[in-house]
Amino acid sequence: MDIIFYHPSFDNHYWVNALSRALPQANIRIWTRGDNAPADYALVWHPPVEMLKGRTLKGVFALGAGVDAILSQLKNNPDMLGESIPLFRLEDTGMALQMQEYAVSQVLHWFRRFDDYQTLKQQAKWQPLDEYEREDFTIGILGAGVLGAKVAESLHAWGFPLRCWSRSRKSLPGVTSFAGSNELSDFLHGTRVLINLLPNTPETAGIINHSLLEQLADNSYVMNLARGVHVVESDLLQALDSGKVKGAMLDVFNQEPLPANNPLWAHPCVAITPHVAAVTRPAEAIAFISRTIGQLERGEQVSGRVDRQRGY
Ligand SMILES: NC(=O)C1=CN([C@@H]2O[C@H](COP(=O)(O)OP(=O)(O)OC[C@H]3O[C@@H](n4cnc5c(N)ncnc54)[C@H](O)[C@@H]3O)[C@@H](O)[C@H]2O)C=CC1
Ligand SMILES: O=C(O)C(=O)CO
Repeated sequence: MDIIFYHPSFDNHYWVNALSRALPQANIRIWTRGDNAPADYALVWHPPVEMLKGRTLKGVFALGAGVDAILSQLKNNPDMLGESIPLFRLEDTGMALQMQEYAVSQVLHWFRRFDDYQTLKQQAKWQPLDEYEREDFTIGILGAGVLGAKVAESLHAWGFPLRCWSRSRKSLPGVTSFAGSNELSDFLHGTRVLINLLPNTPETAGIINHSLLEQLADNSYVMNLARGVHVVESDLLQALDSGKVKGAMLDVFNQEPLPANNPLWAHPCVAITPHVAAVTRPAEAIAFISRTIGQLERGEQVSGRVDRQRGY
């Protein structure tokens, strides 16, 4: 079995060595331009079109959870990957725990008013503030898939009222489930902390806009852990300036790296991380990929296949 590997920023040699240990029966090579030799599988992130074009592969694995970049490349180059070639993505592989750490720490930061205490500290003011009540701190999670469901589970342990919004109704302990565009307004009404974990699709792009933000509870908080394209940045800035939204924690942006002149950098109510909410963990990702390849080779059911029409 032949496997080609391409990632623009990972240590490709490290990955190929680790993959070779996990799949001793496979010949795994780093793909470089001009390599047209046959391959059964391709493991990729932001691949050049020529890497995949014209190949008859048994499967392509995206080395991350989101497949928006590869699907948008496919839209512009429809012959990059034959319709019948399955595309897979990483499901969890250590990302859920990282999302849980990120979401829980930031929710507690807001709930315990550490943002306000930081402001008071800058004024050298010793001033105990009123506590927030849990029942006024409803957390709404946009997207209740692999990562959203796990984030809900970790916040449930802290006793917050929880709700989620997804395409179909979910059954998650302690979480009120809202489904479909007809129920989005009900989901937003009373939501104090909005956490975004949707995939980037034509239906979800720009979803966090003026109209959505207006429907949140007053003094709400927004955490974007999914993709920058979900947020209309000018609408978020306006909601922050008006006080409707009290704080935002943003990991992803329309343009990455976020340009130095973007007003989000300077806004006192915005916290920023550089797209690190959950990174691909090699050991877990390699275990998932090698297990899935084994299942495919044996003709078994696999999980993680992307529905190209649906867009995630
Ligand atoms: N910031 C970061 O470091 C990372 C960001 N991500 C982002 O997180 C996203 C989510 O990942 P997973 O949970 O693994 O995806 P998933 O596919 O398991 O879950 C997606 C959820 O969104 C819902 N959804 C999709 N379209 C919808 C629509 N039109 N209306 C309502 N609900 C809709 C689905 O029903 C599902 O509940 C990824 O697509 C990726 O963009 C993933 C990993 C790291
Ligand atoms: O896996 C993904 O989709 C990511 O965004 C990794 O940072």
